[in-house]
Amino acid sequence: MTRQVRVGAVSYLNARPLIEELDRYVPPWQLILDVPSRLADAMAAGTLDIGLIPVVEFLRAPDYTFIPGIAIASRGPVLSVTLFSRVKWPHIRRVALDEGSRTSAVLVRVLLQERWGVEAEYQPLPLHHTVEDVEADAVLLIGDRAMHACLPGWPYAYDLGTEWTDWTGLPMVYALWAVRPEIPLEDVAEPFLQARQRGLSRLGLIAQREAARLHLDAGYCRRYLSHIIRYDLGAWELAGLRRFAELTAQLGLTPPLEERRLQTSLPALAFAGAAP
Ligand SMILES: C=C(O[C@@H]1C=C(C(=O)O)C=C[C@H]1O)C(=O)O
Repeated sequence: MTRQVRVGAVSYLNARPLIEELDRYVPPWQLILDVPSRLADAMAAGTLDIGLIPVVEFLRAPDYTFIPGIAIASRGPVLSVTLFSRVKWPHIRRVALDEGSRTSAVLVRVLLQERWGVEAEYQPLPLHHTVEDVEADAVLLIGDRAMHACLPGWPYAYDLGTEWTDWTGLPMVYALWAVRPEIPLEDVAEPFLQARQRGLSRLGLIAQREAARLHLDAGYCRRYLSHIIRYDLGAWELAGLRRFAELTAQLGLTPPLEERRLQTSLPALAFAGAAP
């Protein structure tokens, strides 16, 4: 491709290994960092060509393809998607949702309605608002904001990765590299996979540097990137994604997922992205 590819990536720590080495493999390109919800809006507006967007927005946009084999996912705890609550799950009635999120915002609804049978009211928590302003029973925080939060006045801190996997037995997929239909997937998939592999070989360096920037413990960041966040979209993650899509479609939050959307037309890459 000759024109500059506009790539949008999540500005949180968890995306770092996917973008760290991108400019080595994807010339010429322009990288924009933002919160997931704004990346999804930019993709929809056509101001981005490729975006690391909330998976629920991929489910809502029938013409996007995606880079096979890459995701931001967890198998069990995720540490950076937390529902802080003043009460236990069955008593939650009002929830404030981090405006940066789309997938986890929907995951809260899925868990409340389908697992706990709770019909709650939802309100946005704007990005610049602090949790002190929140009057709701529970508040969802994601990304770096969640990693910093302690919220001593909120007795419950539910890790939504744990909650999902305990309930379904499956991984949770939060985000993937969605590609707009004008961009030929065969031109861009390989460089993104190579950049992911190289990024994953530098987790120690990324953790050390980002810990200093974010004022987090370096060992904690290292464990988060090495053992908590999963960067592959293998058969098991796809099973988690299908289950999530079934539930969101059941609640009318996404259209039904057509299986062909998960099939890649790039056979050589289907294997490259398989789970270990
Ligand atoms: C695990 C995370 O995944 C993020 C959660 C997203 C969402 O809830 O919409 C979107 C992109 C991911 O980067 C996180 O940021 O903590």
